[in-house]
Amino acid sequence: MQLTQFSSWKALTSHYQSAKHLHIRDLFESDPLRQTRFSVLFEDILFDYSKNRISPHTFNLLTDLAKEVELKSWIERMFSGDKLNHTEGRAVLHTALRLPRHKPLVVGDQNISSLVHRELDKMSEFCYQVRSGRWLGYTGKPVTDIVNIGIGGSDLGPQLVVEALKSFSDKPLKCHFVSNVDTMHLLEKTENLNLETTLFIVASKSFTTDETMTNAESLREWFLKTTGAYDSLGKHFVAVSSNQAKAISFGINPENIFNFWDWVGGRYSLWSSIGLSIALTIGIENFKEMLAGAHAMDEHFRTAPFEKNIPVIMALLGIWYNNFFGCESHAILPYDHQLNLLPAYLEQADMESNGKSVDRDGKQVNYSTGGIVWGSQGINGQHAFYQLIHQGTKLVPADFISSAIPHESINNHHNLMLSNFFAQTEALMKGRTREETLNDLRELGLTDTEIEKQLPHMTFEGNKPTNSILLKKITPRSLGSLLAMYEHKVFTQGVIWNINSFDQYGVELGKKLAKKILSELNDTCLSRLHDGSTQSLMTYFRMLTAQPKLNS
Ligand SMILES: O=P(O)(O)OC[C@H]1O[C@](O)(CO)[C@@H](O)[C@@H]1O
Repeated sequence: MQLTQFSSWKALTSHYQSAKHLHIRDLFESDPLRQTRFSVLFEDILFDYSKNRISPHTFNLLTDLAKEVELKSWIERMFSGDKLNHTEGRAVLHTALRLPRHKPLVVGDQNISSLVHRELDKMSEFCYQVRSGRWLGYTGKPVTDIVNIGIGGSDLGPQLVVEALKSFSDKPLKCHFVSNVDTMHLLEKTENLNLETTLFIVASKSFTTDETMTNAESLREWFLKTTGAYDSLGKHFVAVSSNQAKAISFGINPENIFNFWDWVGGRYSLWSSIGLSIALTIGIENFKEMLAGAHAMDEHFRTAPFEKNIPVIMALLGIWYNNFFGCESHAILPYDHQLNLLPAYLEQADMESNGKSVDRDGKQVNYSTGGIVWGSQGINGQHAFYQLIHQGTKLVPADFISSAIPHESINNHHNLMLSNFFAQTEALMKGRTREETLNDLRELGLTDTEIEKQLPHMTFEGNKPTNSILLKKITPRSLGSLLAMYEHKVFTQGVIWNINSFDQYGVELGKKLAKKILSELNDTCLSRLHDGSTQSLMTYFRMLTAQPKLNS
């Protein structure tokens, strides 16, 4: 049955006709308990979703939908290792990466948990060697710099976490991330490195991704040419991959290949050995704390009733705006410099997962699926794109995220930041009525004619939905919980939309074509197999880059 045929979906469709006229301001006025009703405290993370365009009745209908699609059983199937990624024939078990050692998970005849902990132990020993200064480079010096070479899930998650938690590092190890194949990026990230003390991690699940392999090969060439240390490559290059054979043929010592499994999707892999750069930077104990925070969120997701289940609620609200209000996008607005990379990370987590237009049976869906996730630091956004959220014609639901206790704060900086977080969500919700605007303008001493002219420009409709997510502090544990919370939101939406959130065939076509075009760009004659635009771009490119003839 298509989603639109479910009785809860039909009930939501008809409820929307009246609910779209509700104003959140009125809902607050009529219900003094609204904030308590519509908020959940998980450990010390407050998730407040009271500033949304929902009544208690809307909320009930939304949770009915979760029940009707049998979300509970899908959650169980994911956690127990069913092959939910049916197009690739794989289980979806990133949650197993966060299991404590004492909790077994048997899938088939394998205890997944012991596999995970064996690899974690290997990471642990390696971290100890590097962080204690016992791991020595080709001239006998300890490591000072780590370079993670990876892209997509092999870059965004580790980079986000290293940035967010670097104040937890007790060692002067610096971590750099090379992802873009653009030479400028590579040079910028490597210009001040001392090769004697640099450790490169080639992070690629497949070990075939062009950008990563090209960067890794160039860095290996640079290393060997500069140092001549052909026998010491293994001291400076390690790998994280599920493709052992490819990593070995690159020249990595098999002992220094950190493994993970096909049941860990790239965009869900920061919890696996793909997180090696994280563990090296903040220490394995902090890395394990992050896993513990994610595991706590896993348990919450698995056991909390839908009415108190944060990822489920986030997902349902997203569906409400996406499928009923027709919202195209969702903004992620961290008020915390440490979470600078969260929007970029969630773009991949969400859009690569739920950007699908056929359902699990391969049928074209007749409803909207994954939305456009975007955002940046809220405080900067206020001076850039918030205008559109406040007064534009698009409805943009947003998540505001911050922590109460900063790692560093000079004078009143953090309170200023937080006051803006709170003020913006209030302003977006309340807006400014005609009467309020009139009063404000009168106070400015304007004439009646001037006031009439200004009124429509300065009146704010409000009624803009936001979720507020307030952490006590950004710690390995709370960050682990936060990221797992978003992963489960994405999963829940995928279940409701009846799509496979765990493959990504959409990115393959471009990759394949790029390979073909690259060989043509390197070749002397161009094929004529492309469309007119692509053909002319390639011709113009070749003209611009052609070497001038010696006699011209
Ligand atoms: O880790 P790999 O295999 O290099 O892949 C990197 C990224 O490329 C993708 O396959 C998409 O191109 C992502 O899903 C993945 O995170």
